[in-house]
Amino acid sequence: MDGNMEHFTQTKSSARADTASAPIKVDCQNIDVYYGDKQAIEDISLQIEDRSVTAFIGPSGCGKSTFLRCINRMNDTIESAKVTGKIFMDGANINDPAIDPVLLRSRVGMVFQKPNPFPKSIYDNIAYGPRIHGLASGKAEMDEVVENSLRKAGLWEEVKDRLLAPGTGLSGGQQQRLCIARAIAVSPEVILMDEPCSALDPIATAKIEELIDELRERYCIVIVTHSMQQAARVSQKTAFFHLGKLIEYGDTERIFTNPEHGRTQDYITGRFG
Ligand SMILES: Nc1ncnc2c1ncn2[C@@H]1O[C@H](COP(=O)(O)OP(=O)(O)OP(=O)(O)O)[C@@H](O)[C@H]1O
Repeated sequence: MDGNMEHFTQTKSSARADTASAPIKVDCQNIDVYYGDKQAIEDISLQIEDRSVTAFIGPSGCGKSTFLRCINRMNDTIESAKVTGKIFMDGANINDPAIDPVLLRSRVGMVFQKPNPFPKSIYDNIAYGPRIHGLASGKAEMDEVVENSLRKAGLWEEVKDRLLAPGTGLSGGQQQRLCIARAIAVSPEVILMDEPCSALDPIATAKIEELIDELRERYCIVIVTHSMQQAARVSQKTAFFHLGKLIEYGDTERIFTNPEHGRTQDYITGRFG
């Protein structure tokens, strides 16, 4: 095991500096993904900046979620999926067999399209991960982890008097913030969000977007979204995918005002998708 591998087996590290404008947290190189014989992702290389929001956009079926799932090796859980290429997080190849995927997923949290709280209390939804990973010793410390996570997810004030009530009893937007708090509770460095607002109304969506904007001060965030307005509002970098390929990647402002590729232009102006 080289020095970098230790990040995944023992300690967490801060991002390394890179030659790019901001430190690179996740460096994806030549990623291909197959489901059986069908290729879903073709030779994608992409560098994701730390403490920043990167949006993945593109028409349905272009491979956004598949690529997102490469970053925490969730494709490992799909039997027919095969991933090739390399993804480095802080310099360590996450696809190395020596990497523990469970530990990796605590460093790279995920929030899904549909809020999916556990059928447990609000408190236990948050405490579950820290308990498994031994991140709190004793009740007082766990109480602190729960409160801090709920505060960071902007939910504390709304739930502090009903921590023992079921998480599934919250509104959809609150449930999604609970899922974000659950991801935060194990001190991740990267948070992947797969269309986190698609099941929410505009008010709950606005709250999540505000939260994403606050969270980027501490985390590297990658969000898949079908809403171009949302990508433009919350992200600093945007990657446009089409038919399994990365067509264009760059500053969100430029992608939405002056894209280099015709297909990006066509997609953002609603000519297909
Ligand atoms: N578990 C799976 N088994 C087989 N094929 C899959 C699987 N998941 C995705 N695919 C296929 O891989 C391709 C990319 O799908 P993916 O869900 O990554 O695209 P997407 O851009 O996220 O789509 P959407 O925006 O509709 O969620 C599609 O052709 C899809 O049918």
